[in-house]
Amino acid sequence: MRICIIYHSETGNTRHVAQHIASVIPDSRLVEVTDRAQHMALTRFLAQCKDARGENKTEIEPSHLNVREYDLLVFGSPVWAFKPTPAIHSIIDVLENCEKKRAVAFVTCGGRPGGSREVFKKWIEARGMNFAGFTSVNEKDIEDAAANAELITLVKSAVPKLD
Ligand SMILES: Cc1cc2nc3c(=O)[nH]c(=O)nc-3n(C[C@H](O)[C@H](O)[C@H](O)COP(=O)(O)O)c2cc1C
Repeated sequence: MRICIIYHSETGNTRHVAQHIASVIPDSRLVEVTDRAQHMALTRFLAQCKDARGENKTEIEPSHLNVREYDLLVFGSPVWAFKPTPAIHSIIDVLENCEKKRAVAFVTCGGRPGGSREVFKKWIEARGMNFAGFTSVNEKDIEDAAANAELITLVKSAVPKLD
C-alpha cells in the first residue's frame, strides 16, 4: 500500500470525502481517527471551538500510527473555528516514521476554512513531512463531481507515478 488517508470526522462529511478518495485511488488505506474527549452536549460546540482555536490536542483512537510503508499521506479534517481539529493535530503529532514523506491535506467546512491551510502546513512540516498541497470542500459540495475531481487531482499530482 502506498497511500494512507488519515481523517477525523464527527458528522460524516469528511469520512464521505475520504472514502471517495479511497474508492478512486488505487493502493490506498483509510484510517479514521476518533476523538475520545467527552463534552457535555449543551456546551460541546463551544468547547470544540475553544480547543480547535487553541490548536489543542486530545485523546485519540488509534493512539499511534506507523506510516513507514506509505509514499503519500493524505490528512482530512472538519474545520472547527477556522482550523483543523484537535484529533487530526493529535494523530499528526504521534505518527511514527513520517519524516520526509509527502503529505497533502483537505478539510470539509460550512464555507469558511479560515486559516486551515496554514495550520495544516505548520503541523505537517513540524513533523518533518513535505507539505504538497491543500484543498477545501464545502459540505454542500461533497457529492459534487468538480469539487471531488479537484481533490483527486491534488492527491494524484502528489504521487507523480499514478495515472
Ligand atoms: C465545533 C464546530 C465548529 C465549526 N467551525 C466552522 C468554521 O469555522 N468554518 C466553517 O466553514 N465550518 C465550520 N463548522 C462546520 C464543519 O466544518 C462542517 O460541517 C464539516 O463538514 C463537518 O465535518 P464532519 O461531518 O466530517 O464532522 C464547524 C462545525 C463544528 C461542529
